[in-house]
Amino acid sequence: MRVGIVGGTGYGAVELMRFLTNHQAVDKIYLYSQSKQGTYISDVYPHLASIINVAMEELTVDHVVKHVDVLFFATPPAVSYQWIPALLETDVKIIDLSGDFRLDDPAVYEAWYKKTTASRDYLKQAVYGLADVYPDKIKQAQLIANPGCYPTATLLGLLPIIDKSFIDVDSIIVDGKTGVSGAGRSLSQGVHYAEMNENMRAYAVGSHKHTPEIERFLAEKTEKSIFINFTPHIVPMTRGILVTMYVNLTAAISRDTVQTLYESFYKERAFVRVKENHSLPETKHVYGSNYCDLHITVDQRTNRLIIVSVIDNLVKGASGQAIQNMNLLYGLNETEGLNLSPLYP
Ligand SMILES: NC(=O)C1=CN([C@@H]2O[C@H](COP(=O)(O)OP(=O)(O)OC[C@H]3O[C@@H](n4cnc5c(N)ncnc54)[C@H](OP(=O)(O)O)[C@@H]3O)[C@@H](O)[C@H]2O)C=CC1
Ligand SMILES: CC(=O)N[C@@H](CCC(=O)OP(=O)(O)O)C(=O)O
Repeated sequence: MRVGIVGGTGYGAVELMRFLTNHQAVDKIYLYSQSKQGTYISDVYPHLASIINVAMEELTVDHVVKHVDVLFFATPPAVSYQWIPALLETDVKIIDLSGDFRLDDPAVYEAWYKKTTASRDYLKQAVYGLADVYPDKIKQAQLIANPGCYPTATLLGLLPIIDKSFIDVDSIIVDGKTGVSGAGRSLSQGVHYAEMNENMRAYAVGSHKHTPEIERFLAEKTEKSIFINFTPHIVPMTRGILVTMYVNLTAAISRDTVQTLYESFYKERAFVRVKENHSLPETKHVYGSNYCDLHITVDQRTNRLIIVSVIDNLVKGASGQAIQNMNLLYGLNETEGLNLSPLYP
């Protein structure tokens, strides 16, 4: 299989390379770059010397059609939507790590991203790539909208129970924390060392662009509008996302019942681990891997369900899930190339 990656100098791209250079079905990797055409990737990322010896090129549809079977966009918002309509006219399969095709209404995208995306006609051609929930739809797709990092951790935590009668869907509070690599490689004042070291902060309170993405897929499963409070926080570490979700219960239910429900929902999913009560998830338990660890608490005192979900933002939250989706697209074992155990310590 011949793979292309757009946005070659970014964190999502280099994480794709980490896995794809170990993927049995991948014969060739092409790298497309806006800023470093002609430069060898190992000159930008010296750790890749002797691992991938590829010079970055200019992205053109002709080059992709001639050389690539599956193309990953690891670019910021409002880039892929400019290219994907033309690519949909070809046989190339596309996996977009950006948010451009995750929503089904361009007006909603513009309201939350403050940017432009494709028209509805194109948006509806995308399949949402939450690999551990929609594997069958993904297998048939040409264009996959890879989920955002927070939505991945949140939806894996909520989708097993969102349509159950014991849940008050109007009470959902999602509290997320992310490492700094979630902001990408480009520097900005809020994320450099002196600003982040010994510090943490909430951001985009009441306005984070992942809110409508989470609400869209919760609503799709319950067939009613759902509004959540989602508050992200950035913390002084490189990788990791920890999301804690609070949901009011409308009926008494035991932890064992809910645990069994989650275990059954994910019983075929190699990368989702539903933890025992004594084993609270930590981001180091999934560091550098494609796992999502989930934990359930039923708080009888407040009559609330409390769900903790951890992922590596660059792996299950981006490039690992993107490769899991590629595996599904090509009928491969979905764990192919992703079987690295978490990095510990
Ligand atoms: N970081 C994370 O944890 C996650 C990121 N994502 C999403 O994945 C995508 C990539 O993120 P990430 O790798 O972290 O970001 P980075 O900023 O690290 O990399 C993005 C790359 O895109 C290219 N690029 C930047 N601006 C433009 C432009 N105007 N036109 C074309 N290419 C451009 C650059 O590469 P070059 O100059 O080489 O082309 C840049 O290095 C983003 O949409 C992000 O929101 C999703 C989930 C998690
Ligand atoms: C620390 C930080 O800035 N994190 C980013 C995560 C962005 C991301 O994951 O991008 P997608 O929208 O493509 O999913 C944020 O909160 O916007």
